Amino acid sequence: MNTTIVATDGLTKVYGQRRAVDAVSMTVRAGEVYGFLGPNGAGKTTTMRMLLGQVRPTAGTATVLGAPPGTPAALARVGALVEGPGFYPYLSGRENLRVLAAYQGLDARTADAALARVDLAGRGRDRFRTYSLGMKQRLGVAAALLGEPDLIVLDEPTNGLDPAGMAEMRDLLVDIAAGGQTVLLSSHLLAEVQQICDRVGVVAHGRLLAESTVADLRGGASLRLRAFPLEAAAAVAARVLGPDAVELVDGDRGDRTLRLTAGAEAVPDLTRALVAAGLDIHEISPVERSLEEVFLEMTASAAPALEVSR
Ligand SMILES: Nc1ncnc2c1ncn2[C@@H]1O[C@H](COP(=O)(O)OP(=O)(O)OP(=O)(O)O)[C@@H](O)[C@H]1O
Repeated sequence: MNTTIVATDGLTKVYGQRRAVDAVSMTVRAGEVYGFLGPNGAGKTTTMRMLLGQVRPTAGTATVLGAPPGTPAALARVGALVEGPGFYPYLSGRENLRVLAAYQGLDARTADAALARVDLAGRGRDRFRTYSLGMKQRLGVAAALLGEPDLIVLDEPTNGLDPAGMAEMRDLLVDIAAGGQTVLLSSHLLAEVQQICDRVGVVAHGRLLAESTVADLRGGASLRLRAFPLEAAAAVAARVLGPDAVELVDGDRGDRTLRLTAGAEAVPDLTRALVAAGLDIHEISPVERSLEEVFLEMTASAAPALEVSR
């Protein structure tokens, strides 16, 4: 599970004065769904294009499946969907895939296998232009799956999809990774993809701000405790959880609450101790920060990309 599929070191792309990608060092491991997350213009597409050998880096290096990007050895094992495939609207989904398969020197049957994989076998003979956006995106994934590549690179695969389409796409990507293939996807929809990514790289202004599991990024578990009197509750919580686990914070209702560094498993002991001390408990609840909140915090402190000095 820890084999490295993609590794970059200081990968940089400069367009004129703009550092579209700024010294990105990332690692994608075998069999994971890796989310490359960031707002529009963060440099996600440019990075992916560098990994596919479509854009030449200004500086830094990248290795894809053990080979330099864009070499036949790397390309043969990578399937990609970057900024929409060019499908023929008047051909069926199946015919479109067959064209792509032939172009790659693959057997026509691989097209049918890919169609089935994305759950489009039943609509494979319909013309592409009659497909819903969700079906078009899935056909794009099918195109990336042709030839059973080890790495699948997808640029914004959930873009423009409605909630049902997004859910289908998520299931499909999880299914692909469960089959042993590695998925590298980009998205600006943090809430949508945090559910399926094993690890994420957070990018803004061309820089990789963090790379880790979603759980680690969101921070450890914590509890919110509202009780009366609060000082007495703080003392009890410190006794049960340790003094470092208790922090007095301003609550969202203008009151003060305690933030406790502890998971839900601590709630029974804590409740018993608070009740035994004769305190009024108003709330004990788990606090989960969304990836979106974490991201906003990170990007608020990240300065915009530096201009290139001449
Ligand atoms: N060929 C190019 N020439 C000049 N500037 C470019 C080129 N390609 C990208 N850029 C710039 O580089 C920056 C990063 O673009 P990129 O498309 O990689 O971002 P992104 O994170 O994929 O965003 P989006 O989701 O909007 O595509 C942007 O400011 C963009 O305008």
